[in-house]
Amino acid sequence: MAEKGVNNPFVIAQQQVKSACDKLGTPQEVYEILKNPIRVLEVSIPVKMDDGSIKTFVGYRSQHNDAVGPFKGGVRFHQDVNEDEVKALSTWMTFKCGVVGIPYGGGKGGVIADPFELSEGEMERLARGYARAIAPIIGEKIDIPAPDVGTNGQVMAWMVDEYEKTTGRFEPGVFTGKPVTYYGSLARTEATGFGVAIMARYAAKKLDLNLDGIRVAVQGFGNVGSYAAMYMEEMGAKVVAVSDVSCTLVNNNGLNIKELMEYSKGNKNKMITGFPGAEEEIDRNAVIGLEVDILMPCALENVFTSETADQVKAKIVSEGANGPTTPEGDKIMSDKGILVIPDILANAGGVTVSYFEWVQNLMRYNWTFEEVQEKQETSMNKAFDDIWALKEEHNVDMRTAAYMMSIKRVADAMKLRGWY
Ligand SMILES: NC(=O)C1=CN([C@@H]2O[C@H](COP(=O)(O)OP(=O)(O)OC[C@H]3O[C@@H](n4cnc5c(N)ncnc54)[C@H](O)[C@@H]3O)[C@@H](O)[C@H]2O)C=CC1
Ligand SMILES: O=C(O)CCC(=O)C(=O)O
Repeated sequence: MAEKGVNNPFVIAQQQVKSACDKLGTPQEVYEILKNPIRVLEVSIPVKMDDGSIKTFVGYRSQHNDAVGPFKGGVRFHQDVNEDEVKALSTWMTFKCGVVGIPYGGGKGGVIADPFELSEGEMERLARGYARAIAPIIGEKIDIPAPDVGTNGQVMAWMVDEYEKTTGRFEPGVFTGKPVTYYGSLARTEATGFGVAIMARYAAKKLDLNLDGIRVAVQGFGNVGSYAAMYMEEMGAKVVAVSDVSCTLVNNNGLNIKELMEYSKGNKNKMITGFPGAEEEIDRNAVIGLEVDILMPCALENVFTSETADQVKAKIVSEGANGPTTPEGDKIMSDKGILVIPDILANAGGVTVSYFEWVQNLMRYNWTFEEVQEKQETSMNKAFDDIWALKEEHNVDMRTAAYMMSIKRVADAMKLRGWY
């Protein structure tokens, strides 16, 4: 997560967009507009800490493009957040929404803060402070934030409350990923991990791999990783390794994921270390080189780089995290014949169900869990098929095909609006 220089995620995002624009042969104005976010707001958030002192936190909201619809994307609370990371994440959101064809542009927010260092009260005051600070540039039809690393439904609920108090308007759809009992949607919590799993299943079918007993490893055991692992287990796969910041857990007979979810919930800082159902605990970084069929990076950026991608032995990589693979990492894995399902497709389930939550909020109506998952699956399978067809037609990898499909949608909207 270097801010400048090697593996700067924003430079990588720009390279990805540029290379797909070149393949598509778009007019040069398209990349000229898409290479930078439309707006980046930096805010300073004073928070009263439990000891009575005031600490100021720095936050960002990057609004990349809204040609297709309101800006959309999560808010990350993490100690390594920086402006370039938020700009990259907002760029990826524009094209993720384009991949699944939902009427949104891309945005993303972040606050430089370690949530595990904050008490619940401090977390609430920080969340409210951030919502107040970005209130002038967000809104139910303008920019709709959601959870990302270090934030969750409770944080969204505080932010909605603060936004409504600040603006004096009732707008529950201004944030998504809310708790089900407070204008949230059924199946949103599970959505990103579910999507990562069903995309892996779809890819396995393409490669004629049977999921029964297939070996899976998952990096990261937060919202995305835990549900990705749970659904893979439900589909008959054996999740033989799971990692988080603390370690990698290995069990060659398959970890019991529901038990691990229960264990980590009750453990200090939600960590997996010490889980009694593992055969061994190894270094957290070892997860990427294990002998598995499917590997699911569900933590942070820059996991598969020029230095590490060669370790991967999996046949399929389903990217739950945003930006886990650098362009050099892509080249190495492609040369090895590994099928990489790119982040902007594999993890698009989160924003897809956020869209369904927003629609339900606007309609003041609720769909069932099954209805939501069925709609999500239909939408993601179609996106997979469309990208696969484009990949075959142009002889490119899935990431390039996904960007080509999405850039075309955004470029068409910009053209019709007269932006170029
Ligand atoms: N929450 C969502 O709906 C969506 C999240 N994403 C992406 O998925 C990724 C994970 O997000 P969440 O699960 O929401 O975050 P989270 O905060 O719930 O969990 C993050 C997990 O990653 C682990 N982790 C952090 N550094 C690690 C390292 N070096 N090695 C191994 N594990 C490490 C943490 O211990 C934790 O288990 C991020 O890249 C996020 O942007 C993408 C789409 C939607
Ligand atoms: O649910 C959303 O609106 C966005 C989730 C997100 O931040 C992401 O897909 O990276």
